[in-house]
Amino acid sequence: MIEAHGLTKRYGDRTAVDDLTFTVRPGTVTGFLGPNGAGKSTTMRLVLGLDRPTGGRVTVNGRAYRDHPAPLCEVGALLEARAAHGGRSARSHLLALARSHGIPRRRVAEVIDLVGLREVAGKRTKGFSLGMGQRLGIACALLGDPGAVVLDEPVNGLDPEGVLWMRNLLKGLAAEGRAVLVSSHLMNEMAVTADEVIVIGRGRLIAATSMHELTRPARVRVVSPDAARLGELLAGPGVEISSPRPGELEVRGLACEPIGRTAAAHALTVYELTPRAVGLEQVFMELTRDSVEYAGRATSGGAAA
Ligand SMILES: Nc1ncnc2c1ncn2[C@@H]1O[C@H](COP(=O)(O)OP(=O)(O)OP(=O)(O)O)[C@@H](O)[C@H]1O
Repeated sequence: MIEAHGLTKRYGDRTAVDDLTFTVRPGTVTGFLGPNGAGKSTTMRLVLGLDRPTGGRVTVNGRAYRDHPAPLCEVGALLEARAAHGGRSARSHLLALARSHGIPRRRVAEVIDLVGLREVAGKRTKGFSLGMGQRLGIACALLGDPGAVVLDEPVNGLDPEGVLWMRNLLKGLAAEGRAVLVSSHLMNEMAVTADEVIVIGRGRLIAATSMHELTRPARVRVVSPDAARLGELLAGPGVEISSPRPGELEVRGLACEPIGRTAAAHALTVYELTPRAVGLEQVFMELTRDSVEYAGRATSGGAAA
């Protein structure tokens, strides 16, 4: 479990992380999202004791990182690829790391197998592709069999097979009961990987909720020859109804069930009742609209002729 309370980090007059409070629970993949410069990497460095907070605190399994006698066994991290010395083999890099942390040798073989590097474990890492480097980074993160894992943009630059592998790995780590915190700018990937979502902008918390809650259907499309009458019956407090075309309604504020029940109660014919989920990308853009550092202009639709 990772818990942050009022976590704040200032660099001079720049506040990189601003009063963040969140929890990353065991058994979940928590996506850590925010525009460039939002403070994700800084937050992760604070979790890992690589930087000291200016205010607030963050704990892993109840203690600050530096208060754990064997932190590698509490939280594993992948902050940047190619952290290994290029002249060393993957195996010797892992063995050195294991030795310096009192981790048994057999765990090295285990993590090499886990990340699929067995065939190249004796090769120097400087010849590794980006994907192999990421796998080695993951092996290092998992060496101490930690209960929490922190990964900063692990999918960046991976080929489709590597992306799929990473997705299944993260889900597998959570299924084993680990707390997994993962940052990414790839919304489609996060949508299918993360159970929980933390969104930050300019260092501040914007949302902390489940993926399901964040992207749950916000509107229902109704196609009916009795659309106008149905619209009148559905109208009420908290319900927004528009009619993009005759015979069609867009309903916000009601789920499919009450719409279907109302139609049935008044013997109105319905051809289609479709919940329209909002994509994570769209939700993210709306949530962070005021938090982006460098906003470009739209390439279509808004340009003056
Ligand atoms: N060591 C530092 N000294 C000064 N400012 C810093 C330092 N580290 C980060 N910052 C600033 O803090 C803010 C947050 O940066 P951070 O790298 O944590 O954002 P991020 O969300 O990880 O961004 P990205 O998605 O681009 O990786 C940025 O404005 C950055 O310039």
